[in-house]
Amino acid sequence: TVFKLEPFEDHYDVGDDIGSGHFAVVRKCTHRETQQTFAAKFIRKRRGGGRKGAKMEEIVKEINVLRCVSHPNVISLHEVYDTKLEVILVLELVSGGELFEYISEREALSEEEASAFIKQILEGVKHLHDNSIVHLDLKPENIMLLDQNCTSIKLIDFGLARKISDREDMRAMMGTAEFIAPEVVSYEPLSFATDMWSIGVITYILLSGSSPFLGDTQQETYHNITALNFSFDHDLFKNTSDLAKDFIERLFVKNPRKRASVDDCLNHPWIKPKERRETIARRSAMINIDN
Ligand SMILES: Cc1ccnnc1
Repeated sequence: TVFKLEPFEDHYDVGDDIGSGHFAVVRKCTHRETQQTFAAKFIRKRRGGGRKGAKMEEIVKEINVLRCVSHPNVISLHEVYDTKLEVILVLELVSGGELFEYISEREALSEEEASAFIKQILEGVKHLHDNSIVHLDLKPENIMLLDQNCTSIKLIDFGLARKISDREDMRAMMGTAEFIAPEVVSYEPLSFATDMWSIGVITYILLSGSSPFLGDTQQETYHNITALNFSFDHDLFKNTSDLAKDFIERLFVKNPRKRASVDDCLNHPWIKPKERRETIARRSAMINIDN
């Protein structure tokens, strides 16, 4: 990983804040020579034995994840600057605001709009999973619209994302198979299914404007999650199709092995492209000609 060491300000003009994350602030910036605009994520380094700032190994992990991915629904990394106090990720700029804000401005979205957003999230997550990467922090704040007047989205924050070591590492960690207890074999600390649960929560929120497991305290929320304590409140879901509810129910499954995968979701009828009426009409017209 080649990090640029010269001062960031020698090449970029720094603009307004456009977001902030863990130990990080994101500012719009312009490359002076090319006038190209980017989002610069300034991540404070942990100095000495302090607790503030991110550990270099975490920063490098986020960078390595970003360098492995290239997909229209995933933010791209342009270059990295390494300075004494911080690491600066120069990222592709998206300026349509968070999906979170987009939802808040509306009570809830139409099913077509929600399905179109979820399809893009699934496409981006499929690219991550196909590259053995789990995001682990999928939420409306980490999903941004390309620009105000379009509904293209990008996943933006990979602070918690990580490459899932392949099965071999897991097996090595487990010791000799024949003596392993079932709970150790099925223990999946990290798995792609973790992201799929989050997509279920995001879908529920897009369709209803309310959060399925949220309690008054964090402890109550955790209880609701482990007890699968959710319902399709009649008022909030009276206009929601059974297909949409089935899509969500396939994700709110306790056993991660039984939970729908990203491919299962992309093939679910609520997401699959609805065959356009004219295609059906054209096909039947062809059949009539043949007969
Ligand atoms: C907040 C943000 C992050 C990455 N790209 N554009 C905006």
